Amino acid sequence: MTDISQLDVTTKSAVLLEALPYVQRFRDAIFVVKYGGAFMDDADPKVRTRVATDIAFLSAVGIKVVVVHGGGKAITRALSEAKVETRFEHGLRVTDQKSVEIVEHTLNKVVNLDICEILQAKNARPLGIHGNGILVCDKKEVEVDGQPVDVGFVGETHTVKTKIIKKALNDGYIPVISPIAKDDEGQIYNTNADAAAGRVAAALRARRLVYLCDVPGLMRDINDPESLISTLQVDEVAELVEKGIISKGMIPKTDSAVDALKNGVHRVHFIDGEQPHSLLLEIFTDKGVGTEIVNG
Ligand SMILES: Nc1ncnc2c1ncn2[C@@H]1O[C@H](COP(=O)(O)OP(=O)(O)O)[C@@H](O)[C@H]1O
Ligand SMILES: CC(=O)N[C@@H](CCC(=O)OP(=O)(O)O)C(=O)O
Repeated sequence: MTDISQLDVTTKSAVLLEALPYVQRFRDAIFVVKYGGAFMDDADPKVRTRVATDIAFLSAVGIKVVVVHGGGKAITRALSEAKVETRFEHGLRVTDQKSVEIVEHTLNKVVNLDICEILQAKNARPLGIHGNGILVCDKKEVEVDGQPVDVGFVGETHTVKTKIIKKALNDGYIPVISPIAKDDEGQIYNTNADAAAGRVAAALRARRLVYLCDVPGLMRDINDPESLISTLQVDEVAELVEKGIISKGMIPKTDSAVDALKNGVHRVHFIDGEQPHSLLLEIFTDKGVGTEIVNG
């Protein structure tokens, strides 16, 4: 990292001033940040701390930040320790009754607390919310090659109870939500964290939905960071999927992004969670660092 004391005062003031219109524009705006995925588990604690610092910064300048976290790798580790086999269909973890108990424990009692602690250490005010208290789902129907596949207790959120989230935001907290949902009968379901973040953002009509990824953003060639797509129209996404340019783990993210944009979210960003302070750079600078998908 650059030593700030080495920068001349003109540069320092220019950096602060570039942020001014964004700080003014985003005061009281709702931002949903999907915190997690592969980078959160692999990365050394410094990466997680940096992301937490950025979230604390957004909150301190008056942005209403909501965090939806993942934890896929932590779940895989917990299942393996419990000697429970696990597999994915169509990017979703096939989740039986025994697995769903371990998934719930890992997300609600381990990962959620961990993220709250990191935010607290940065003097932010997190409020851990178990997703099953606010996300209402149906069992997810999945087809692979035209054939129905039973993925077990995997839910598709249809309703987000926003009252608790809005109250927390108005009281100055950062809601930190785990991707666990409940159906109308009270059964607990595992749910994809990217999809949960999209649904929460749509329900809140968020100004921004930010996905932290393990890549610089959407790229035309995933092996070439130079091919980063800076801005994309929502209608252009389907063609990139059809051509195979967007593939694998990026598909649920872009699906959720398109769904969120069509349901009231203003803009969606994909940024590299490991790039130092990518969140601040994307939000508070003119050029940004990742990919933004805009609504026409
Ligand atoms: N066009 C694309 N641009 C960037 N990444 C892509 C693209 N298509 C597929 N990917 C893949 O999607 C991955 C991100 O999805 P995934 O690994 O599921 O994320 P998470 O970090 O949430 O677990 C990237 O690491 C990359 O390999
Ligand atoms: C149904 C389903 O697949 N749920 C995910 C929930 C966690 C998640 O999505 O975490 P990441 O964002 O870290 O991948 C899982 O069990 O892994």
